[in-house]
Amino acid sequence: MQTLMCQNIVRKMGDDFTLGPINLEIPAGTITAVIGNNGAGKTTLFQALSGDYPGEGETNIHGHNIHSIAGKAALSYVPQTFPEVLPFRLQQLRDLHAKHDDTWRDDHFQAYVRQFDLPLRKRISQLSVGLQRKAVLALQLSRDTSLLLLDEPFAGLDMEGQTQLEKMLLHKMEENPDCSIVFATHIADEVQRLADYIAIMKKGKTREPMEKDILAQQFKRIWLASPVTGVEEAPGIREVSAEGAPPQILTSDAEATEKWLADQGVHIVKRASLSLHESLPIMLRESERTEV
Ligand SMILES: Nc1ncnc2c1ncn2[C@@H]1O[C@H](COP(=O)(O)OP(=O)(O)OP(=O)(O)O)[C@@H](O)[C@H]1O
Repeated sequence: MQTLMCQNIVRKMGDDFTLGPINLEIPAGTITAVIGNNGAGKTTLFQALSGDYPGEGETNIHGHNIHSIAGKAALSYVPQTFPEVLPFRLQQLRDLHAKHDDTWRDDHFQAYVRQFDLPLRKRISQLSVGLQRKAVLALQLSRDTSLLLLDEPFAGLDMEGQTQLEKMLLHKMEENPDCSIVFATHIADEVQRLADYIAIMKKGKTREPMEKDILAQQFKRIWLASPVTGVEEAPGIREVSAEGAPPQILTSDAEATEKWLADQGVHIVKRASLSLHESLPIMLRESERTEV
């Protein structure tokens, strides 16, 4: 079952940037991290998926169009900025949801308020940037929805807040196994700890999300018994370091590289998977050079 399906989403932003066409499917019960360099279009994508305004293409959540009442009720969206809530107090926003929002879980809200230590009676605009984000997260996470769309939810949170949010998101997934989370981030640790899938954005486009664990298996550092002529041309090679012994290569397609090495009769001394700290920047550099 797919939680989110979008087809042919296109948004033209000024003269210089066009998002899409985006075709994306997010399976139920998964967490997807959207990564991309500054200006790649993550925020624009999230705005489009949230149904900010009617535009080209179609977005459905559990089969409901995002512009329908059922579609909107199925989505929790935490944008990067939220000017519309700033004039209000958290208590006022809670009261509005409690009265008009069928998805509202007040027990969850009270727990989030306690954990994040949120003041209920101050205007949101008078809170620090990190507390403002915590307040909006508390409101949106308290809604029992099918899809959480979170644009850089960890940005500006203190360390304890980051850990708390991670636990809250995982708890939400446990509570509702059909729920899905799509979040934008620049933090490799969060991708490592939370994501099942990774979607890379480049210049307004994204490919089908890739399974994190499969990606992790593809990126390897391999130590060779001796230098190999022409190894730079082997499939998947990203770096060759002949200095020091034994020589090392770095590949983004370990299976193809190892097959090539085997065909050449090259002996592999050792191999190690790359951490996402190492592999994500390579993926982003690559996607800067190649079309996504
Ligand atoms: N209102 C707007 N008018 C014109 N161009 C815009 C507008 N909003 C965004 N853009 C352009 O759209 C592009 C994508 O911006 P976006 O904020 O979606 O990127 P991002 O991947 O979220 O970046 P970051 O990682 O810095 O948050 C940028 O080139 C930006 O200048």
